[in-house]
Amino acid sequence: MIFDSRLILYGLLLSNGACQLHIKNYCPLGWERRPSLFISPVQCPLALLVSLQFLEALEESQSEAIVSVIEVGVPACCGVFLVMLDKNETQGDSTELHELYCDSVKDFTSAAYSMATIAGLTMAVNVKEMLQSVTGLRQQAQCNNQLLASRVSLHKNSLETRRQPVCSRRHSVVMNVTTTHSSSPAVTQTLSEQSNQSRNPDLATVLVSEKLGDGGLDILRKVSNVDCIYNLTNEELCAKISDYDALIVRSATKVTRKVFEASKGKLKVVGRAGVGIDNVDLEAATELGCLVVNAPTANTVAAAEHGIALLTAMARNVAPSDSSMKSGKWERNKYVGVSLVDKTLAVMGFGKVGSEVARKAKGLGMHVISHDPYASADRARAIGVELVSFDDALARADFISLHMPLTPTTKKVFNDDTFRKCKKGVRLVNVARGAVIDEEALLRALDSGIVAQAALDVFAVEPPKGGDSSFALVQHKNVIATPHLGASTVEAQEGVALEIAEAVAGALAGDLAATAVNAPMVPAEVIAELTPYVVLAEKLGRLTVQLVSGSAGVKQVKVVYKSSRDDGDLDTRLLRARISKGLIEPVSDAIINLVNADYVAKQRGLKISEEREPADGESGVPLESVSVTIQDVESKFASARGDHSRSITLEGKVKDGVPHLSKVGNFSVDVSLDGNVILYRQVDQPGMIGKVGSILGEDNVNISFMSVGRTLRGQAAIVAIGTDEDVSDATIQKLKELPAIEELVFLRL
Ligand SMILES: NC(=O)C1=CN([C@@H]2O[C@H](COP(=O)(O)OP(=O)(O)OC[C@H]3O[C@@H](n4cnc5c(N)ncnc54)[C@H](O)[C@@H]3O)[C@@H](O)[C@H]2O)C=CC1
Ligand SMILES: O=C(O)C(=O)COP(=O)(O)O
Repeated sequence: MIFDSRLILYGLLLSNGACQLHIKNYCPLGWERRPSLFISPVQCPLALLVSLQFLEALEESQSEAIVSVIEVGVPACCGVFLVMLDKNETQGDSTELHELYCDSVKDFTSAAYSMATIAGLTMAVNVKEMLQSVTGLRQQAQCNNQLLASRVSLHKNSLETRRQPVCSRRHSVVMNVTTTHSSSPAVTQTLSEQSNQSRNPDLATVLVSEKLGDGGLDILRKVSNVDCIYNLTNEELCAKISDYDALIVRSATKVTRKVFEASKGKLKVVGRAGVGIDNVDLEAATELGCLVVNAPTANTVAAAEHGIALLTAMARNVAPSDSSMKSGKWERNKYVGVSLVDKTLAVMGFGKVGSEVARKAKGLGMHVISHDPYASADRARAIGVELVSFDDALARADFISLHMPLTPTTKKVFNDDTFRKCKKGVRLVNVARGAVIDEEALLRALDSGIVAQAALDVFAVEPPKGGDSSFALVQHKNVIATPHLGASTVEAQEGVALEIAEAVAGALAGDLAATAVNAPMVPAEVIAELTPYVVLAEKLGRLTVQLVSGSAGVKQVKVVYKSSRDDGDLDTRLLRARISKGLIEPVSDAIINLVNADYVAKQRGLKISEEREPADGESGVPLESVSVTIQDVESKFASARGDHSRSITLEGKVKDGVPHLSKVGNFSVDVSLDGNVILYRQVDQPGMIGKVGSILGEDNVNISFMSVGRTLRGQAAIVAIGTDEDVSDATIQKLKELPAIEELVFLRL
């Protein structure tokens, strides 16, 4: 073996199976993969010995050239290890080297997975930690790869690792590898019940209903109690869901309205570990205030690669000729294929997957056109793709590849009519969603020869059942089929798991997820800046609605934001949502959040209009004051009337980060909003404060704040008193009976 240049070696040893070593080393032409070494089972003990000696030799060399040695031992079953050497850091480009290390970690992981499968084990390798170990070390070489550099910040120990002797280093980077025997539903059930017993009651609970990569589970386990329970029927899911704050699904779990209703408000977030959210009832989620997040980017490449795999396999009859050979035949004439080069491919849906497929198809020499009503012409031009109308795409395509989401508009968009507009003998690939095709129509088109071949990864009914159109398609001689494998690569599933786990963990911690599907996305810095104001907004809503009397109902609310900021610099969605929450929650059993605030307000016929009032000068704060006016209602506290007799107005401000009530009707007050509030109007005369204070004292009520606002000396004054405790009805009555008090209300926050 050559040790005088950079070398990456990774391998897997099985005590009862083969041993495979992969080596890559740097040569003048760049990085080169050397032939893998296979060591037969009988030689395995020897291989183990050799490898261990190899590791020992590395340790003894104490060479700073060794980037890292990652060794994983699984008792009595198998061992996997990854060794990376870097003898000459000046050779080659550090970004390229960095990428190569990461590729090696990924290759190593797939090797480990496949070997583990041979040994009948399910193996979880913490790829993220490995990548971090590698990326952390690479940072020293001032790697400028943005993506990987950003991951470095997650890793705390790798730089220390390098300074330690290799011997201890080797142990300090031992990976978390766990083995479990392939889990039947019963096994998972038992595991989950065990985990239920050791739940931390202070943490949120997360139900993972389909297989999720271990990196994602690790993230979730740090912040929540995680139960992995697979293959639940919809009834079983409904029966369990009220125990969970979050649910993580892939495409098989149907998160229906029944599921949301059965959660009885407990479910706060649904994480879709993938792109398509057609299996989640978004309308029900929004109505019931449940956030839905997805993982929109991590499986793009996998889905595009699968699209290309199906395209080429279909054109060259790979699947049927393989079956034919397996049945002992040799049918060269039967499986003559068609060429791709110079053919026209119509990519329907030019989003992330579609544009990746287009890029790859151009590499195969195809002429690519695309139809997507929302795609940017510039982006298409940059890839060399012509954007065309739907009919034009159908008329010109030799191959059609589907990449649009399933929505009410795209459902069965490929039907008898559309197939009639296609060139006879067109070939169709679908890695989007089965239901964008009318499957009965496709069967007819295949039988008539309009569609020569179809390659399908997705079906209207998954898995297809005997008797349905999906099943008939799978059986058709001109169809090749895969069981929804588009996103199913080791790499994509690890990526998706990390992406969704971070989004769900963030949402559970109260962050607004960047990948929210049914809520406005508000940047983190905006949320941080507005936090005290959203608290104020909710409290103002809560107080104002308690002043309404009569049964007319609250229908019209006007909110005025006084701010020196331009319209574009003040995002009021959070504030409006919290005002709705404050207005609606005290008078109903609804639970309101950013997801459903506008929806619930609309359902209840509550119209919130927003106005801006310029504030003087450049105060630097986003808002000087917020006022909430309920219009067209009677008030139980006449002094809170605004400019119109049938309206109630309260205004608030944030002072030193704390929400304050600053105006009641036209009276200025100043009371911190951190407890309950007594508001009363009195004749402006001496001695009143003492009387009110002693009545509250008799009831053990502590006054936290007090403020008197009057229009003119000697005229009526409004007093606002903040109280830590609830105040009994009897005490309120005693206060009302004081002769100088003209009206009084007690408001709970
Ligand atoms: N088979 C599998 O395992 C996988 C399937 N998918 C499917 O692929 C779909 C696309 O994924 P991405 O590219 O990541 O989503 P994306 O949102 O980036 O792209 C979808 C594109 O479709 C376009 N579109 C919407 N309506 C259209 C219409 N009527 N006609 C033509 N184009 C239309 C949109 O403008 C958008 O550009 C997903 O919705 C999902 O259903 C995605 C990943 C894996
Ligand atoms: O991400 C998508 O839209 C997919 O279709 C992938 O589905 P899966 O997560 O593999 O069930």
